[in-house]
Amino acid sequence: MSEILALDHVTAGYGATHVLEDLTLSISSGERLAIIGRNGVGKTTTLATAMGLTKLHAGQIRMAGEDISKLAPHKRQAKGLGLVPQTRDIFRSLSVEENLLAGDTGGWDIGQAYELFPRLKERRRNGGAQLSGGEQQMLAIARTLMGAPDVLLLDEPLEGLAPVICDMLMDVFERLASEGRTIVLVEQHADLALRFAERVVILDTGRIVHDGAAAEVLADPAILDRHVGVGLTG
Ligand SMILES: Nc1ncnc2c1ncn2[C@@H]1O[C@H](COP(=O)(O)OP(=O)(O)OP(=O)(O)O)[C@@H](O)[C@H]1O
Repeated sequence: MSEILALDHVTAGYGATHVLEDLTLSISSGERLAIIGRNGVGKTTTLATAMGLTKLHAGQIRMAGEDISKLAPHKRQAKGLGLVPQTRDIFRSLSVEENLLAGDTGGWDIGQAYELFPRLKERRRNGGAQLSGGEQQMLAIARTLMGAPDVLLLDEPLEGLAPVICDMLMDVFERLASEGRTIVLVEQHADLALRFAERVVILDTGRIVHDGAAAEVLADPAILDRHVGVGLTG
């Protein structure tokens, strides 16, 4: 498979602070990658750096072979990168439909978003502030998909959601992946992430401490125990 997104010897952080240290990560087109690790090790920063939302101190970010290191986030979006932030960032005073139109860059039409999430269609005239946590997450994902990204970066999309919603969202991620999208999933629910992903990267203090097949980690939870300090649940 050909490389679609790469962080090449990247040192990045916030202001003068370094969070990622000489991190190199190459992601193939169509790959399902999980990034896991303890709190505060730099998972969000990795996605944010790919998207251009941090200070890049050294190294290069490439999308389909092109150096995008100096491009603003909206230009990276136009190149096919889409981030669903952990904070969801929906506009609480706008309706569901207005939120979706805010993500419209000429990629998806709104009908595709409603087909993927029928619940959003039912709620299309409701304000962002009236939505449940699960509905807000659906909206955040759908809004990013309106840009028709080739690479979807998902930052802890299951956080705080009921198991039934988590299962529904995992089904959506399966579908999006099966359609050929590259999916990078940062997730605290290591068990769900490992079942979804084919490859897993484990981070610790801004460095990659494990990079291999998800099946290998599922078969040997000691790897997780060693690097993340938790076993698998369920
Ligand atoms: N906007 C920011 N400004 C300064 N430091 C930040 C900022 N965001 C995160 N950090 C710091 O960067 C480090 C890595 O944080 P990051 O959010 O990338 O970790 P994470 O692995 O995603 O953690 P979590 O699982 O808690 O979301 C932490 O020490 C954090 O305090």
